[in-house]
Amino acid sequence: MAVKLVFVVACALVDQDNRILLAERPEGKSLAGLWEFPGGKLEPGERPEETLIRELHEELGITVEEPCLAPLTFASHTYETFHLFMPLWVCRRWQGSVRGREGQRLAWVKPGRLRDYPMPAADEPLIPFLTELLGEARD
Ligand SMILES: Nc1nc2c([nH]c(=O)n2[C@H]2C[C@H](O)[C@@H](COP(=O)(O)OP(=O)(O)OP(=O)(O)O)O2)c(=O)[nH]1
Repeated sequence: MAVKLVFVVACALVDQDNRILLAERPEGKSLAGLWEFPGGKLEPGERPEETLIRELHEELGITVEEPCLAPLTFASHTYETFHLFMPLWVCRRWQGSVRGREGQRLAWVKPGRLRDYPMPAADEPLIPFLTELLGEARD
């Protein structure tokens, strides 16, 4: 049977204390209650980086310049109803202060604490890339 491929872009925002931003998926959405990297699906005609910049603004109220997005790795994961392909960028510099504009809970998490937050299955293989980049600090 043909597989439905879903392309989602995501970003690990990293603050000056080397903490990573996670956002909780709200009630009513798929995978509700799990903690994810901000991002989302492409709209027609968008380049992936444009999508990410738009989503970061819509979800978190921040402005990111494209040169501040550094590619890190990707997730490629088969869910029950689709296959997710999700490149992950890292961003350490943005304008504005981060706030959950869609009512989502946010958490700034030390790399060594990422496993304390239940994440979608696709995200788990991404964690070692972040600890490799940022270290294993837990507090
Ligand atoms: N933004 C984001 N999405 C993720 C991550 N991990 C993961 O499996 N996903 C999945 C959840 C969704 O199926 C899809 C992102 O969709 P979305 O955030 O744009 O839209 P949505 O939840 O309203 O979509 P849907 O699942 O209800 O169709 O990717 C992640 O770390 N960040």
